[in-house]
Amino acid sequence: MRFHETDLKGSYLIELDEINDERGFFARSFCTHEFLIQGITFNPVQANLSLNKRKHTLRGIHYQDPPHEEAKLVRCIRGSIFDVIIDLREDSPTSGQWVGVELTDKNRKSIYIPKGFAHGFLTLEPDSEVSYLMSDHHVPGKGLGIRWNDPFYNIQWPAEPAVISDKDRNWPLVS
Ligand SMILES: Cc1cn([C@H]2C[C@H](O)[C@@H](COP(=O)(O)OP(=O)(O)O[C@H]3O[C@H](C)C(=O)[C@H](O)[C@H]3O)O2)c(=O)[nH]c1=O
Repeated sequence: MRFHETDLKGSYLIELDEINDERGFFARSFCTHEFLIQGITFNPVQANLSLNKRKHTLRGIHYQDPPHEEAKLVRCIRGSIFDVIIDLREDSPTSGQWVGVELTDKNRKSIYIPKGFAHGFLTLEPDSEVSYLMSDHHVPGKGLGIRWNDPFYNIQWPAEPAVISDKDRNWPLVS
């Protein structure tokens, strides 16, 4: 695994070290030890999957306040997504800033999102599937959200959402 810290300290874009042979390749997609070497303690307890049937489906932008914050490792295992993280850590020099990365089933990149961040994505093709490793068990009713087009964050999405849940469409704007 090759870790590349993003401009938002503590978040990493991760590339696979593919071991190729005539059959194809083998690669380690996650390892607590390799994370520890990067200084990251990440011991996932839950894995999630979302299927997004239509192109330009937007999910998010979600976060949870303490004590229900979640760290997550996100990967697109089919299709492609524009994945966005926002630094919500009040003591961070990049608080309020966002980063967007393309995760696809071809680049096989993943993004590690530490606690204190919001996360959302826009699919770039139909039938895109997203796989998550989560640091904590889901606690219903504790999800909070940021509206995808809130001018406060001014996220530059590649397209408008064609599909978005009513919940995600109506998150409050930062006043
Ligand atoms: C997140 C979650 C949801 N659910 C149930 C709750 C609903 O009945 C159903 C769909 O939930 P929701 O509409 O919140 O799913 P997403 O919009 O994909 O939420 C995710 O989208 C953004 C991009 C994320 O980063 C989070 O992982 C997560 O918030 O699954 C569960 O049972 N367990 C879970 O961990």
